Amino acid sequence: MGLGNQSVKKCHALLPTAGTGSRLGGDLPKQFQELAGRPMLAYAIEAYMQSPLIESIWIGVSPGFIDNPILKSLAKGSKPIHFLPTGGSTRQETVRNTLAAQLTSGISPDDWILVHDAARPGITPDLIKKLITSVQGSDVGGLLAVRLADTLKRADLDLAIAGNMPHVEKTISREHLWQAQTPQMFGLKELHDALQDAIRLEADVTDEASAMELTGVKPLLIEGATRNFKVTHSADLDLMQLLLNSENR
Ligand SMILES: Nc1ccn([C@@H]2O[C@H](COP(=O)(O)OP(=O)(O)OP(=O)(O)O)[C@@H](O)[C@H]2O)c(=O)n1
Ligand SMILES: C[C@](O)(CO)[C@H](O)COP(=O)(O)O
Repeated sequence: MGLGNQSVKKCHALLPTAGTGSRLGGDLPKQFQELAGRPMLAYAIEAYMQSPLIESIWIGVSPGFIDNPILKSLAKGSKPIHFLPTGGSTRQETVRNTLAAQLTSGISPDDWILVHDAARPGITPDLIKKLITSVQGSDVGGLLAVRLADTLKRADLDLAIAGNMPHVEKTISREHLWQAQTPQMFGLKELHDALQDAIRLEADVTDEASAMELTGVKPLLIEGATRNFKVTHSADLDLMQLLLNSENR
């Protein structure tokens, strides 16, 4: 039988962009702050715009930010880009709300969605292509991740509590341990339903893969890259600035 009648699943990017960036601080949420001369969000948008396998780009922003002129300045490129007021009070709510909007917009519920943090400006078209080509033949989805290189220690105290001086409680084997990055790539309807359930059950899900894991799926781990780190603290911002300036991006 030929392949002619089989429908090809398309790929779309979804960027949750409704965080406040409280750990970084500043006048604007971090994804809109200037980084090497452009708003941080511009770098991820550009990488997806330059990815031939990506059909469209969907950005979930806080309702209060939807009319901000920064968004207009980022709405450039050769493929459809949609800014939606779908931001929620957690990352998972922002993603779930944006997936719900995609489902009602006419996108096929079987299409692939690549969820990518606006706070990971080091993503590149090559990494996006690597994830898509590795995952699209599977029926489980997958994510970029990096293997842990350092020795891991579990502390006996929480450093976040002022004055704490933690001791090593235990050294943990790093064998089989990976750090999750984004993009994380799953089927639109499957991911929407998994997140919906996780939110309803108040499950501790901090990424899309963990919501899918709760449904019994074992997502593929695809080797990402150190450069795709998440800008969380001011030291991350300084490092990312150096990297992007060195590339003249
Ligand atoms: N309610 C939220 C919270 C986070 N995010 C997005 O999720 C990504 C990863 O989250 P993180 O780095 O934790 O961002 P913030 O929540 O903004 O950071 P912080 O925890 O320091 O406030 C970011 O692109 C952020 O904008 C979101 O869309 N909606
Ligand atoms: C999705 C993520 O970037 C994978 O590492 C991460 O879990 C986001 O966590 P945060 O608590 O929202 O920073």
